[in-house]
Amino acid sequence: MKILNFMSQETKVSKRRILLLAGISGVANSMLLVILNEAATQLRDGDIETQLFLQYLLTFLLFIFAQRTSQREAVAAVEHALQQVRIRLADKVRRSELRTIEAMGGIGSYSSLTQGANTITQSVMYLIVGVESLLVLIFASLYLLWLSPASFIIGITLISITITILVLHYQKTFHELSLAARKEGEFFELFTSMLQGFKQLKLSRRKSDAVFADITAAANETSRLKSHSNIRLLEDILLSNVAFYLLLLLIVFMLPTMVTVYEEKLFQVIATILFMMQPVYRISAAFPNISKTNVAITGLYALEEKLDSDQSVHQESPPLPFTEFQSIAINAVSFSYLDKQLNPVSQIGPLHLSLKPGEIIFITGGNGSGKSTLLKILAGLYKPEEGNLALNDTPLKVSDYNAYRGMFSAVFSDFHLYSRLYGIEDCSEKVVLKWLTTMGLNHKTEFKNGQFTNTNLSTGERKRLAFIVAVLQDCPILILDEFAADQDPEFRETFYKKIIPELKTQGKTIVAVTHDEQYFDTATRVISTNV
Ligand SMILES: Nc1ncnc2c1ncn2[C@@H]1O[C@H](COP(=O)(O)OP(=O)(O)OP(=O)(O)O)[C@@H](O)[C@H]1O
Repeated sequence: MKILNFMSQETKVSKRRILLLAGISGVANSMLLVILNEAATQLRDGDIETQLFLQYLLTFLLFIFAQRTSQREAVAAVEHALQQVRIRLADKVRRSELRTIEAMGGIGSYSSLTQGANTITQSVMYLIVGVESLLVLIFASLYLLWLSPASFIIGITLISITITILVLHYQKTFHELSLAARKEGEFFELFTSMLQGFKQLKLSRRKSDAVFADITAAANETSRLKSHSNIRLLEDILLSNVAFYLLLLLIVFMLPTMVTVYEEKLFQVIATILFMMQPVYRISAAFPNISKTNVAITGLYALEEKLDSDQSVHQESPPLPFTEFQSIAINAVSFSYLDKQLNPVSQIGPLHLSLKPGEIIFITGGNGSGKSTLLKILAGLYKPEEGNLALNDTPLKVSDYNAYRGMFSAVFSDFHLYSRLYGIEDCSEKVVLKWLTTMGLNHKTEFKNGQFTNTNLSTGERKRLAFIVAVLQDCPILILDEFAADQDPEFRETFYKKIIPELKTQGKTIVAVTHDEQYFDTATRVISTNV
């Protein structure tokens, strides 16, 4: 059972102890039935013995203690296991290569982290109750054997057939549920793309209808698969009901006509069979839930396997053996992007670039000519497949990359603006205010208690704020991808004529993709990616 392996793999909690406690609770539960039946017999013959009352009380306390402890420990263990997986996956995501994360796509790829985790949390209770119920069923069956071997044979035959059919159903349900989970993932991805492309859809009814048709198809298919598997689950419960009423029919109406000694124990037999109903319900409910958990755990580990296929996830990164750079060179670097299955597509290169401290390099070139890719290779975000990236004339080793990337701060075209200054929390409010004023944002936002008070700004203003964050990081090299493209002419003038020269004076090296030819004289060199 995957859930048990999951718990032992991810936590130190003893699954044996939890299962043993669940078992004790099941045995104690069955003992209550035996004691009650005995009490009923004693009552029929006279008074109930005090000893029997005390036995009932002690067994009841043991039952409550074992059930409560096993359930509490199981819930705590599974939550701890999920916490481990969440943290480990988040860590693997941040260690992954950019191209792996880009190829894996949006949040839909990570749905196993949210939906899957919820399923696992819920089903651990079903598992514990299922184990307890199994023990109740075994002990109640043995008690039935002692009461009436004929009822036991009929009962065990019917219950075995019922459970066999349930297990066979369980295989099919497992398959359907995994298909439904995949479809639901597609639905969430389409839903996310609808929100991301909201403006385009709002402008075009036809586009909106076409996207909506895709969303509807995914929702319909998810619903079909889910309702099919849920109906199968209901059928399972119905099947166990039918089996029990058939069992009672055989034992109450037919068996007494065949077995004479049987009549005096009929009451206990009926009580035992009624007592066995609930465990069979619970076992039949546990099966589908455990199958859902198997799907969820498989999904979680599949996500982790995908991340693990990226070697960088496992690499440690010692600090670089230098404090300042004298040169950086991209030497005939070729690189390929990946598709969703993480297979290489879109070959780029060979690319060349050399960089010295204090240089201001502008990169220009046509769309798709590789400007952004070049910036990302320079910053160590994409690793060369051929050629090399050399620092101070020494090609970088794979283990150098993490420390190497630390030399860069950047404003990429798809930057994300964190309102907190993560990683530079010690930055003084005075310095931030100076930059807010320089960038014309001091009336738009403030920096208080380690965060910007307002990040709901225009596109150009948000980019200016991202620039401030990049500058405050105080790295030797600043990378800018078409930073000025969204800025007004007045600010553009200030940016190229005042801000960039000021950063140069401070010793910064700047590599910027730009098409602003009128300011090319600000650069020490302009290079083109056009071939
Ligand atoms: N994530 C990706 N997956 C696959 N191919 C990609 C990806 N990103 C870029 N490419 C391809 O790599 C090539 C270079 O892209 P890049 O973004 O570096 O060009 P660019 O010069 O910056 O373009 P633009 O001026 O349009 O921003 C293009 O042919 C593009 O199709």
